[in-house]
Amino acid sequence: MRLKEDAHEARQASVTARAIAARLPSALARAWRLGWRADRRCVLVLLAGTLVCALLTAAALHAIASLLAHLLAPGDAAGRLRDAVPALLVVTAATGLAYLADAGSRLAAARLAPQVHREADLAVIAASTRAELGAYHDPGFDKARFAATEGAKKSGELVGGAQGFVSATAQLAAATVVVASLNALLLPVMLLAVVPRVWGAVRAAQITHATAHRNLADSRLRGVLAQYATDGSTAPEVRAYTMSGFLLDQYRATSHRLEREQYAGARRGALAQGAGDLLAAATTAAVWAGIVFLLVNGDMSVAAAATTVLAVRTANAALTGSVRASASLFTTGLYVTDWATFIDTAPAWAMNRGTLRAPAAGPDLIEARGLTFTYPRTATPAVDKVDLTIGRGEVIALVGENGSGKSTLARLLTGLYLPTQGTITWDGHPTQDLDPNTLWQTIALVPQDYTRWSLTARENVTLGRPRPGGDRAVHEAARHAGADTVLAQLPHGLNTSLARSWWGGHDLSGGQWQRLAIARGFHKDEPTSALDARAEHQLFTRLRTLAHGRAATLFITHRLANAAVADRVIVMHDGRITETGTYDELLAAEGPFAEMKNLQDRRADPTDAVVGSAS
Ligand SMILES: Nc1ncnc2c1ncn2[C@@H]1O[C@H](COP(=O)(O)OP(=O)(O)OP(=O)(O)O)[C@@H](O)[C@H]1O
Repeated sequence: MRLKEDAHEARQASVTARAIAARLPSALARAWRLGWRADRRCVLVLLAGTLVCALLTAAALHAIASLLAHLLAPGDAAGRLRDAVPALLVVTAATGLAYLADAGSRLAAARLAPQVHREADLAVIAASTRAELGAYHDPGFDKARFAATEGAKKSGELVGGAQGFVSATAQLAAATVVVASLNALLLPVMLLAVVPRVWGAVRAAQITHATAHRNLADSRLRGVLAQYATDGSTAPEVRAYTMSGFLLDQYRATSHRLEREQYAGARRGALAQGAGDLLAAATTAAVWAGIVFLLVNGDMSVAAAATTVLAVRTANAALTGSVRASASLFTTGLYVTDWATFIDTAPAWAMNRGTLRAPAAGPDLIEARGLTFTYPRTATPAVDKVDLTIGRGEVIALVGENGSGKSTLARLLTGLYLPTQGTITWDGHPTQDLDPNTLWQTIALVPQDYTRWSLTARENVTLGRPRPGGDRAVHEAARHAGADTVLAQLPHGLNTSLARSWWGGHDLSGGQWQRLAIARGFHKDEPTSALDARAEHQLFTRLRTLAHGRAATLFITHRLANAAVADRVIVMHDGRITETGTYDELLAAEGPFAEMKNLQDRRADPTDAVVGSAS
């Protein structure tokens, strides 16, 4: 089994070093802004600590030069030692304080990193919640969001990387100044060592990132296989279909492929890094040779030579640190660039709707004209030129075979999707022009694939929007949905956590979860619900009474007998309305609805039961 690498990943993997380097400053600037927004004091402490540390390093090196000059000067030993004491004190104080300043800036970076991660994550969450629901059907959006979430995780590391880079570079600058003041000739050769090392490290980082991107599909597949094999939700099927052997084999095969690719990437990276280091070693050797040459020719004193050796060593250590930090910054920057790309492009998927307030009590009239909706990257419309008028208080049953467009139509009528063609209006206003928040406040939705929120029972009904009646309203909604018996058996009542896989969480059966999901619909003031197709007949009867005098109620049902409680039944086929009328009218017409109903009466609903057989 192998998932095909898609165009997005292939594009990411083939990004050139130059293109990435060009985007890096803007990613860094963004991280800086995130840090500034998260904790200014920390940013200032980090910068101040780093700069002070660099200045103190330079001061210590200068003091070492003076110390050596005093110690190596002609004269008696006691006098030379006495003269050297002030420089010695400066060296000790500067070195100690430099360590303190460095520790301070590291601490600030450690404090800032999680805050930057939080801000980056919040930016992704905010951009996602601002997106049109339709964006979730665009694979481009989902991929970009996934990459951005990974990038947000790395954004914290960017702070540590940036701190290390600035610190090492500042120390390098300090050592460079000292070397330049002792002998300017050594400077260009010493700086030459930077180039091959940086090239090697950056090339290695690019190879690692490209390898990771190329193998994204396999990495995901491996994760999914492990989850299938171990997750509680798949455990019954894994056992019943004796799938564990198959899953383990697939896991091993995918892992072997991944490991081979990763090793090949690591080998190429190590070669690039090694080549860079080798060149750097050659230039460093040239520096040592230069010092010896100057010393032998008498162009440099022993004290100056000794200080130069120290400065070059300090510069080399700083250089190594700086190269390592820039390589890690580069790698992290690649991921943070994915984050920045999503934040930049997310507005294209954002909701672009009007500000007109939707009627607080829901619309009196919903009208669809030529209503069409085509999912991204699909050829045929899911809802095709539908004309429909729904009045206040009407109860509508949407029926039709799987994939006929019922859910899509319900989402269009409730303003969750906007039409790709045609119009849908609420009291004459296109849903596009209505403020989405005021619009959705008037609808209640019980989708077929409702969420089992890992929250308390109360929050599972209120979804964070308690009604003035408080818990009374929750119990009332539960009673209407037939979920009162579910609540009654919970060990801590409404406070019971339904986070089933967490400690102290309480699990419910599928049917009990369904009732809670329906209670959510009743908990909202004006239920215009797209109700789950397999809810109980009793529930539909209650729905009928509740819907009276309120905004329209729309429910999707596969059990056609439930449609009897509706004022009107709408039959869909291939995105179009093929039949409409009251339940009795449709049965009498002996058309497709009557045919489906007869078929259903003759056989049990296959989705209703799981039958076990033993032989
Ligand atoms: N995210 C999507 N991307 C592409 N096509 C989709 C997507 N969701 C649904 N479709 C397609 O749109 C059509 C209508 O789907 P819809 O979910 O509205 O049908 P439905 O009548 O509610 O089906 P069911 O009774 O099985 O729930 C189907 O052909 C389906 O394959």
